[in-house]
Amino acid sequence: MTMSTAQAQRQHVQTILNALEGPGTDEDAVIQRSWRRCIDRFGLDPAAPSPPRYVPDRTLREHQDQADALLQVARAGVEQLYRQVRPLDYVVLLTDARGIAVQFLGDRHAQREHQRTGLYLGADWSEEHAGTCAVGTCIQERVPLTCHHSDHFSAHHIRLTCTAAPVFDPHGQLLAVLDISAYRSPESKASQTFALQVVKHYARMIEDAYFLQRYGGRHILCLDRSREFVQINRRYLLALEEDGTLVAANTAGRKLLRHHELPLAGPGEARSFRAWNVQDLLDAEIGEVLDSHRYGEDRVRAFRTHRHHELHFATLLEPRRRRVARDDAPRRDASLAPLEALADDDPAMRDTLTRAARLRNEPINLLVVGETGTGKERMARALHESSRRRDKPFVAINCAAMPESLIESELFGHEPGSFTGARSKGMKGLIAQADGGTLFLDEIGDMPLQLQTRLLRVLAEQEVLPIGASRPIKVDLRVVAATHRDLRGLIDLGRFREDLFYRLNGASLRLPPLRERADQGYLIRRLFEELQAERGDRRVRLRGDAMSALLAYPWPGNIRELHNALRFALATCEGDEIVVGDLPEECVSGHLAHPAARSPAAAETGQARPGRGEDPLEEALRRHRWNISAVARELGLSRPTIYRRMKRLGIIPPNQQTST
Ligand SMILES: Nc1ncnc2c1ncn2[C@@H]1O[C@H](COP(=O)(O)OP(=O)(O)OP(=O)(O)O)[C@@H](O)[C@H]1O
Repeated sequence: MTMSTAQAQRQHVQTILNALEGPGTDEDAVIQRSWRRCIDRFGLDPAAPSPPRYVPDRTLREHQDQADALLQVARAGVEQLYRQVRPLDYVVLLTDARGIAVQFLGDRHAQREHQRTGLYLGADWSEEHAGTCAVGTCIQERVPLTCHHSDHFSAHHIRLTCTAAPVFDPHGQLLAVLDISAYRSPESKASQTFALQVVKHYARMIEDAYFLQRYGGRHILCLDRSREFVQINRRYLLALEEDGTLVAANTAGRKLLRHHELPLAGPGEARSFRAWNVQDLLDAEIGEVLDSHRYGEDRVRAFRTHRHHELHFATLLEPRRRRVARDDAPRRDASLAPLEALADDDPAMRDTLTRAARLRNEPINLLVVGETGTGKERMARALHESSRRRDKPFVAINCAAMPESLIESELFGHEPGSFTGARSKGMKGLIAQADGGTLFLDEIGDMPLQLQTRLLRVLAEQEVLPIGASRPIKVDLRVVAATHRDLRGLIDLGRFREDLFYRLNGASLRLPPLRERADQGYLIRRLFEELQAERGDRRVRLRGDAMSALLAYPWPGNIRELHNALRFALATCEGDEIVVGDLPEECVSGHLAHPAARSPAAAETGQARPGRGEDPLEEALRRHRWNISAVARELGLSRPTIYRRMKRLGIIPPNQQTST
């Protein structure tokens, strides 16, 4: 017969008391020390009920703010770890050095259970409150450990298995704790051996990513005992000044220094690094260490250590140069700025932009292809603004949006009184208006066949014949056409003229979907700045958790959808920062889908926080007299999104409120 939970808990309390009274058992020394601390220092009682403690909303935000730099760097690692352990029903927590969970990844369908057990955002896992547990005990002992079932001090937690590893900053101060936890696991603690290795591995990766980010401006010497692995493993990292003075080291690097009798002061170790030079460690001249030209063809160089004559292999990461143009750098062509602003460092965009820069003044028409919302019109404008035509008009026409009956006269213009309904004065068509400049034809695949024929003539002859006119007008045009359709497919179906296709496609420029772009962070920051400038208010900040959620979303609607999401968040956020909970729900994908800055109770019931002022969404609704479509249009969102958000914020239209 299996033991009931109550029996198990009673037995657990007895075990702890026996262990602490007796001469010591074969229990884990780390766990035993922790049990003793729980009783002697923190005055905890193993039998007392100890539900998880959550810090209030505001406090959680403060903790997240302080951990912001780390959260940004750790994001990819934490998510990768979660993907690895999710099939085994683990959740991932990242806590700060005080034990407050500042990031959480878990199955959102089990949210209630997560919250009940304390495996959730905002939970306080310090030993002082939670008793012996992986995070709290890791903070006290500064070592990776598993706290399995009845290792936990509190009987409340004995179903859990938790494994945690510390993340240290480059001076050896504890920065954070990485933890994976599960409710269901085999009885034996040995079942978690592999979990411990995985968590240690990711904690080290996060720590090293943080190190490289923080000391990217210095020389970083990477050492390893293996020549083959030094580039991959980068086990020991040392940040150095130009003269070889040691500035910082990762955890393994600090161990290496101690091992070579270059001691560092105390657990904090701050500033003591500078007492040492890399020459105290390696038997080499500074020039040999810091001049990468002296490294081998494989970019590796072997050194012996002074003290123990150990052979180490080194690679050198040179300081990141600042992006400002240096005097000796070749002068950049300022007219390229509009194109360059479209992307940061994305390989596909780099190719497209190099091509665009080369073609911007060529006398050929261009076809811009890409999914909807990828910025095709933006690209066309940037081409225009970086070309010699920039002082002439840029005329944009959406071939899909214009009614077929109007498109002909809009494009070609007409003579006075040339057809019923025509303006008596006549009208200059859009094509003629673009004379000397750029004509942008969006959704070219939607242009009716008959107009395609006329457009072809315009392009071939470089002249336009207004409706009802007898003589054509000469035009000097550069046409940039855009489409998200497969024009060749349309040609096969007989819906697009092949000769027009060749006329338009002097060269094509492909825009990658947003989800594939490596410069998403840049785009988010840039759009955000543009929107703030538009609003004339630059106070609002985009917090790290919101940024992480935006980076994790696949953006089926591409940059347009991102633009709308940011606009929505800016219009509806409370206070002067945007957090995950301010983003439209559909953008907050999978495991990140919880309003980060809310107390779990409020998040659970979906209720608005008491005591807040009127929500900006509510304000917009009032302004539009509860016309959902109008509000949706203003905020650039779908109606279902507005309804969902109203529901979440507990906003009820007046006609649906029941009077009490
Ligand atoms: N590189 C960029 N930087 C900043 N904003 C951009 C960029 N590219 C596009 N945008 C913004 O994204 C939105 C969509 O861009 P755009 O209209 O150019 O896309 P599109 O591909 O032409 O869309 P569609 O296929 O629907 O016509 C616009 O609000 C635009 O301002």
